[in-house]
Amino acid sequence: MNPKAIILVGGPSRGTRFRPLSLNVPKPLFPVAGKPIISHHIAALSKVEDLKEILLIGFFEDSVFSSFLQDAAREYPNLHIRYLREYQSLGTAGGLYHFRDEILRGNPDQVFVLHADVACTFPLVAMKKAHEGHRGLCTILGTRVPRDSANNFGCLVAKPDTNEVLHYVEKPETFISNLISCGVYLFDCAIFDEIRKSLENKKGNVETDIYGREVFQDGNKLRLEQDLLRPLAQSRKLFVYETKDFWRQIKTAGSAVPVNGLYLEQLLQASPEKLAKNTPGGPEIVGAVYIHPTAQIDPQAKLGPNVSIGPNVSIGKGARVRDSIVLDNVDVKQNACILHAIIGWNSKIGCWSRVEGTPSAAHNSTAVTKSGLKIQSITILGKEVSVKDETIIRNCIVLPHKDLKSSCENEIVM
Ligand SMILES: Nc1nc2c(ncn2[C@@H]2O[C@H](COP(=O)(O)OP(=O)(O)O[C@H]3O[C@H](CO)[C@@H](O)[C@H](O)[C@@H]3O)[C@@H](O)[C@H]2O)c(=O)[nH]1
Repeated sequence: MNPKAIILVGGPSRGTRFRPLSLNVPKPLFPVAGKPIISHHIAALSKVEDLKEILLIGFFEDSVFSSFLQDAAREYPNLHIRYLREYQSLGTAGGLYHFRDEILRGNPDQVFVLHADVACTFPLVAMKKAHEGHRGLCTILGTRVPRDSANNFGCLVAKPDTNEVLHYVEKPETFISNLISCGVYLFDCAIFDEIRKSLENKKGNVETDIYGREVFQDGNKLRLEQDLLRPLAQSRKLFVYETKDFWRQIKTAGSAVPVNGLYLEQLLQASPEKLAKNTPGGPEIVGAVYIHPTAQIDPQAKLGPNVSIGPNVSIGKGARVRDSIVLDNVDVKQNACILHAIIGWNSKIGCWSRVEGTPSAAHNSTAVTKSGLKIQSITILGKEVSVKDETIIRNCIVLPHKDLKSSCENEIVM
């Protein structure tokens, strides 16, 4: 077996719900639990036997991933990781088809496809084992979600004894099943024949662009879900592998905080040496906390649980941080309190001030306002925001470069 992997990283226009943080970093590179979102995907892929190549496919500028790729090459010398750029958004299967020659180079027999905007334990080795035990062309990672949120996802109806998928419906209007697609797939390479068939079915919609490439008239997109998975289920070639571990989507900026907590908990179980510990004369650490080695934490500060502290951050005496991500070069002055928040790069949090949100709502929630009011959620400060001493910022989203001189609540500060 000689599998390859693809991570669908999307492109800049898709990061809008991730604002204001996506103004400064593309969503796939936003740090959770101390490393970029897609590093968690790569760490899981690195454990798949014989997997040597990972292709990131998206429509960001080439330069966006250059330094990430250099770091990844150092960390995983045995993996060949590259970025392939779509000339425009081609849809979730359009890039697979467009770059089929690159993907099939070296004759892989299987391809993992992972959405960049999901977080889970990526049980890829177990998925592969399950895949090799049936006659399907694709195994899809599935999970159970609450009934009222199921129709935000691709829904699956499967035979309980064989895991063969009988129906696949993308974001159905009425309830079909609470077993949903996690956006993680393993395909046999024969899938490219199915994509070809799917293209032929769309024949009337296919035309050739000025470079001789096939494009589709309906928004120039080939959709993995509707154009491929649905027919695969109809022809009984789709199977599901259900995970009982955690799974989350990362759509809004606020969703990064619970995801940070889940990855930190995982790290606490698997590699506690990578996390902060209580030491004599050191700050008080509660639960899973990641502190970058260059950060300066006052011994009288208290951090955790669910906290990630980025490079060159300074946390002052008596400060309290929990359920939060503090990004690079932030200066937190003494006795400040940060709860359920993301603090953007180079921000300054004054003495005795509070920056706080509320725990993120259901994991499928992507709305920021309801009836014109800001929904209770994580507070987010964009890059270079300054919060004056003794100020309270509660349940707000603050755009970059703002100087907050008085308290605010339930606002989007533009
Ligand atoms: N390269 C590339 N990537 C894309 C494109 N469009 C989307 N993506 C990437 O594909 C993933 C899916 O994005 P969406 O199209 O926004 O779909 P969704 O609403 O998240 O729903 C999908 O994922 C759910 C699981 O998170 C599934 O449940 C659902 O069925 C569906 O597959 C994301 O990682 C996104 O960056 C594209 O044109 N090109």
